[in-house]
Amino acid sequence: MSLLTVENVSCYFGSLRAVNEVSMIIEPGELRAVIGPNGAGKTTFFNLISGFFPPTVGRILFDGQDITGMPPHRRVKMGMARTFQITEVFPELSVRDNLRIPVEIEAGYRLSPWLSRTGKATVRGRVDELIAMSSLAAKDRKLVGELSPGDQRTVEIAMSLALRPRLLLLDEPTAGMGDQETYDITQLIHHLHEELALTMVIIEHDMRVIFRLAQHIMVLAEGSVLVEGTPAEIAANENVQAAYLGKTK
Ligand SMILES: Nc1ncnc2c1ncn2[C@@H]1O[C@H](COP(=O)(O)OP(=O)(O)OP(=O)(O)O)[C@@H](O)[C@H]1O
Repeated sequence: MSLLTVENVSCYFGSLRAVNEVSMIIEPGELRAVIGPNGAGKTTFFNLISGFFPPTVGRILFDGQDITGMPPHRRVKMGMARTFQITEVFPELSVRDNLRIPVEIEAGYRLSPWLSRTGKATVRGRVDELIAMSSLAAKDRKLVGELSPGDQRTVEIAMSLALRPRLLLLDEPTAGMGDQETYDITQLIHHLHEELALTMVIIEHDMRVIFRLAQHIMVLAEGSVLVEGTPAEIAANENVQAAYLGKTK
């Protein structure tokens, strides 16, 4: 059974069709990219999947269950996590403390007034695991606000992993990054996909990132699917070149 099925969803803002009859099926373990020029509807499409807006028309199934009208926090509980174009971390807290928050939430400890010694050890162990997984060991005591944008993004991704997602939605994970940071984030995503078989959908502008990571790409333009295919098919498609590739770096 597919993990995510998006059936013919549309989202209208007044007369604007931000997303227009888009369908997508994601199998477990897949890494799918969504690309398209500015204003193509990519973020709106993510907002529909993660429940920030309901679709005007259409249906969304997660693990076979209809989640079309389900609020975001319940989707998170079902195993859907998301990162944003603008990194969402707590800059005044250390890397460890940023990670501890979702770890405690996932373990159900967040509402407890105090944690037992075993509980503390469990949380510490999971935080250690996430730090190792995302190669943050050398920076784990630093305040997140003092880290580079790439490291802050890494912390954000590690925070979403703390929730043990079955589907991770990444909205432009390398936005605003330099070359080295873009490479590092790409390697991290590649590693998560290969080692953990984590299912991901990724919106990305940087074609180097897309071509390194995705086996299958969906191109949106003006809210509709322009074309779908392998990186080689997308690179060779004249409509894509006209609508998108010609306009990017
Ligand atoms: N809440 C909203 N209310 C009204 N219009 C919106 C809203 N959100 C998005 N739009 C419009 O919907 C269209 C699609 O926007 P969206 O942000 O989804 O595109 P995008 O492909 O993610 O663009 P970018 O690459 O610039 O992030 C745009 O014309 C945008 O102005």
